[in-house]
Amino acid sequence: MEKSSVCVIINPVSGTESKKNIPEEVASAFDQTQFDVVIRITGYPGHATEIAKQAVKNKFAYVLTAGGDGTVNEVAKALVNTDTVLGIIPFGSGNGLARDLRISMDSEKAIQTILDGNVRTIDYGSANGHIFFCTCGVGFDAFISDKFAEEKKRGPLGYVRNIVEGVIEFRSEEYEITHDGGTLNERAFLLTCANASQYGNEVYIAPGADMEDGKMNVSILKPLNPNEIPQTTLQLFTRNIDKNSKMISLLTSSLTIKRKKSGVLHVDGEPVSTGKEIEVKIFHKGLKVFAPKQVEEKPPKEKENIFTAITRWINV
Ligand SMILES: Nc1ncnc2c1ncn2[C@@H]1O[C@H](COP(=O)(O)OP(=O)(O)OP(=O)(O)O)[C@@H](O)[C@H]1O
Repeated sequence: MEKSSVCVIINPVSGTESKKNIPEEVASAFDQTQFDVVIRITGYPGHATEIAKQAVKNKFAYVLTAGGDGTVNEVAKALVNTDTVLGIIPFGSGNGLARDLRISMDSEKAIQTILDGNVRTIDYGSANGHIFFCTCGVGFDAFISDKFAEEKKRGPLGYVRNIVEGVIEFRSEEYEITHDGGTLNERAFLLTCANASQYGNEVYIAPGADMEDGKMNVSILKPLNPNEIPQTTLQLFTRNIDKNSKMISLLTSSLTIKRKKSGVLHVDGEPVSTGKEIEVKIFHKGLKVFAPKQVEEKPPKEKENIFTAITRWINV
């Protein structure tokens, strides 16, 4: 029988954990009589896309990533609408797609999920041609992604520092938003288009999002008063943000955002500069990815102790 080829793409700068054992862990997990395993280390931003495109061209069966959402995005966009299956070994700061797919943060268990062979075919989105799998958006989250991109040290503490500084610096903007059901004009703190329900780190901006429904959940959070920040933060962690009185939630297959000036847009947490008008679309079931079988979600907790939520997040 012909062997299947597996390409493992490792981003050496993502997250904070060492990836030095990954080549050995993957090589020993795959039966060498059935699989040819090739290990590649990325050397610069965008390199993962080049490697993944080449792997698709060479008919690799699987492309595995050891990195965060930025690396997953770079790899997965080369795999959409092909037969090559993505495997995720989470090594990022947020790991939003892996968490939403219920992939373990433990590399050994994540590799086991790949070996178990359950494949899900999920939707993906495009914002002015930039492909995303988790979320894209404008406003505060895009502003933070731009600040975080400058950060030398990755990891959750860098995010926290940027968020605290960002709340003081950030100014909300007005948007004209056209969705499947009409048009609205809103000044918003943030406007997020969600294929997956979270940004990463179990921060849920669209708790009801389903990666296989052919639609995006749009979360428009109106500007907040300072006294509303603690409650809103807690609702993000406890999957209750859709109950916030400043939140407008939409479900749509396409969206046009118009704003007064061009600026930053984030795509899976990576900032890109774009124009005044942003076209966002969802493509149904375009990416094959290894993930555990879906289990029914527990309903969001109405009340979760803030201390529990914060300690859970610090320990993620
Ligand atoms: N050798 C490299 N040197 C510098 N940057 C790189 C290199 N290889 C990849 N990159 C870039 O590193 C960036 C960060 O990677 P990634 O998003 O995977 O990690 P993260 O930001 O820590 O995790 P997450 O996105 O889950 O929060 C990506 O934008 C990618 O393009």
